[in-house]
Amino acid sequence: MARYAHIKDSVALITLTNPPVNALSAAVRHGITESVTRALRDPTVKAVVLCGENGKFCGGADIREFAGPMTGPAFVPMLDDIEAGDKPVVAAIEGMALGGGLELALCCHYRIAHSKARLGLPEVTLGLLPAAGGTQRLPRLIGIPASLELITTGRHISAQEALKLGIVDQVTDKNACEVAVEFAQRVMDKPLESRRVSQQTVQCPPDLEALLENTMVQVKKRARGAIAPVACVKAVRAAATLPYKQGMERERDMMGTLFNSGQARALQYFFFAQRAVGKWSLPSGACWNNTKPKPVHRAAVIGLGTMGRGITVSLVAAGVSVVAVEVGEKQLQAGKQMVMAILERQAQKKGVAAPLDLLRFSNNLKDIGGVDLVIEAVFEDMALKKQIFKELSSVCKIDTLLCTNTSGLDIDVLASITGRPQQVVGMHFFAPAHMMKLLEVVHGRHSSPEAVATAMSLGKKMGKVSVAVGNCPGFVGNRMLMPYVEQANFLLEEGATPEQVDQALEEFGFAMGVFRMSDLSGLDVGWRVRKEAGLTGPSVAATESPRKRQGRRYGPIADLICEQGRLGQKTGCGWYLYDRPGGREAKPDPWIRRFLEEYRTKHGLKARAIDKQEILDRCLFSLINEGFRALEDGIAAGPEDVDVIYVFGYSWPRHMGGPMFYAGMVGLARVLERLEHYHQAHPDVPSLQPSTLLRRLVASGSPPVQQWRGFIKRMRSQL
Ligand SMILES: CCCCCCCC(=O)CC(=O)SCCNC(=O)CCNC(=O)[C@H](O)C(C)(C)COP(=O)(O)OP(=O)(O)OC[C@H]1O[C@@H](n2cnc3c(N)ncnc32)[C@H](O)[C@@H]1OP(=O)(O)O
Ligand SMILES: NC(=O)C1=CN([C@@H]2O[C@H](COP(=O)(O)OP(=O)(O)OC[C@H]3O[C@@H](n4cnc5c(N)ncnc54)[C@H](O)[C@@H]3O)[C@@H](O)[C@H]2O)C=CC1
Repeated sequence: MARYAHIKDSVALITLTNPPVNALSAAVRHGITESVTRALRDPTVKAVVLCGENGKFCGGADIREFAGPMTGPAFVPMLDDIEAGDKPVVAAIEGMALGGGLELALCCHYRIAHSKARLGLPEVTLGLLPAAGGTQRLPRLIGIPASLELITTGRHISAQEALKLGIVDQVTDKNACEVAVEFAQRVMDKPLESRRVSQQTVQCPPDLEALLENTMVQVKKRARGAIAPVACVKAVRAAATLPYKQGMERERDMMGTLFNSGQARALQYFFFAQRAVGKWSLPSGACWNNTKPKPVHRAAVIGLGTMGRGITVSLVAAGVSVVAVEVGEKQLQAGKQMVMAILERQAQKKGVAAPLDLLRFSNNLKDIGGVDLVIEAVFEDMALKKQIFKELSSVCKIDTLLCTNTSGLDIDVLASITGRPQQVVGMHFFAPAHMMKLLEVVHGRHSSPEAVATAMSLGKKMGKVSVAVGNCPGFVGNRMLMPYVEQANFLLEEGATPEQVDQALEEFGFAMGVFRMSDLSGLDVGWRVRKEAGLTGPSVAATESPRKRQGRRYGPIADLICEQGRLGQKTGCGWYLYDRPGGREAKPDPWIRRFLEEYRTKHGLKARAIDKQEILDRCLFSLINEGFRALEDGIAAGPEDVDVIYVFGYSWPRHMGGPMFYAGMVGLARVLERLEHYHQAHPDVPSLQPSTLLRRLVASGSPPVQQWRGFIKRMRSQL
């Protein structure tokens, strides 16, 4: 919808009205078309101002409409008519002008932005390109290099940057709409020829070809296999090399391909998934909109190792004052140095002073008495964590929230040590914690809704995407990782090499394959977990078969590698060889090849050729199967939660939507059939046995992922 008003005798004010972001739904496009026609026909109207209701210009096309048939006026002719009109149209940009919203502004003859407005063409993040002339008008307005960067990244920019680039004509701190009306009155008699962006010639840099090629290489590297960024580069090339009309045809053709692609569907699903996880709920019925978080002004972090350092940085960067506690002086100084260096680097980048006054370091747990919240990040050792939680409950004030960063230990056990189990939750960050966006907030049996709300809200304040999950070994992310890693290990036993498995996974779109990732995070992390779980180490009886544990197939290769002191990058070798301890460049290691051959011979295993499809099917489908189990158990609230965890925490390619969305895309029946096939071949691997939820979904005709929550709810209520 759009409201029309005739003001100041000669100006037509057209206001987009479609809360919350005035997206360009069919009704809004209809409203704009009608209002603009009316203004152009009315002889008393000399100029037009376009603005959005509630201080928001326009958030772009209505993404919800993409799933259905396109109705209402088409974008491109609507925008062309505005630009071609003989009366000046001024866009008054408050809040945001994104995607189709910015394209609407680009076809106006002038653009006035409020100083707090954000602008951008984020279509690429939805698997699309700006197909309402964005790829053709923006290069004409601001040149090729800046357009390429904005269109291929989808970055939102400030009004000030937009002014510098020449996207807007003026930035104001006042009401942009009022300023635009005054502006319109001043320009109403001026000629419009030079203001029609589509009529301008593109200024091409002399190194155009090199620039386009470099950008193409960069975008392919940034999102391996993603098709939208590639199309964006091609569309800008068309702007640089073809007349406007032909460029628009190229833009339209490529949009047609992208619009109907699985990648666009995946990315649009993911857009809403990210928003869905913020609307958490607990089995008790408590949820995001009926539970108030407590304010957190002062926090403590216990343990300044890999994780504690990043967590401290994130807290301080969010304006929370922190007491960081380490066990010994040497560890304290090492942690302190690292935290301060990161904070100073961050501040330098922003050109501000590092907020070091928010930081205190201590060797004494008694120094944290007054804090609102504690995050424990000591070694993954239950006995140590129990001892710390016991101390915490005696030194902290009665309402302090006690959180643990454990990767998968039982939150309820830790809660039971304290006198306040309702105030214990998991805050599971991902390494490096000051950079990774994901936070799993783990609710135990006794965690109060207020404790969950507080951790979720603190996560948001720290710039994280927080997902509420239930308590079980590994929670959601690491729980699903176990069968994935297990399959990768079995594949080595059966004849694959680490580089072969990694290559298949990296070609699929992961930033790193399972073995390269393991080398990066340290093989000892998993080794410690397996020892804690009694799968390896002195607790295993000598009579136990090395390839069997608790009646199931077990792959001991990773343990044997660790026993050789090969712990990954930090020791200069793991699954791969590095030029030095701490080296980053992974090279295939002949030692590993020999080791695998000897291992197979020792256990009477015959190596066979394993193709990429088998690697992907076994690794990905076993992970997905565990995702279904987490949904079935209520550990993950919905498929969106699983997908957001995997994209933000485990580098699952975003254009594949996340594992659960991917399962739907591949076809649930196919996932089920493959799991059944592999389970039949490996009956001693329980993680390959298809989950009940997967079976039921298939039996119900494989509903789309958006309907699974309702399905799971019904399934549970029938139990
Ligand atoms: C052949 C076909 C030819 C087609 C022609 C071309 C078509 C195009 O040109 C293509 C496009 O425009 S694609 C859309 C481009 N726009 C965007 O990507 C902006 C998306 N929105 C945002 O970034 C943030 O919501 C934003 C920054 C705007 C606001 O962030 P906040 O954090 O303040 O609020 P959110 O929680 O994100 O959002 C509030 C509610 O609004 C919903 N929403 C946001 N943008 C939407 C949009 N563009 N369409 C539909 N719904 C949208 C959002 O889902 C949320 O809803 P609830 O979760 O229900 O509250
Ligand atoms: N490294 C990773 O990728 C991730 C680790 N985690 C979890 O985070 C926790 C910490 O892991 P990392 O930082 O990797 O370990 P780390 O070994 O790098 O650091 C642990 C730190 O805790 C300190 N510490 C030990 N006892 C202490 C005590 N009584 N008081 C104060 N400090 C003490 C140690 O001196 C050490 O600096 C573990 O529970 C781990 O499972 C969670 C997510 C990812």
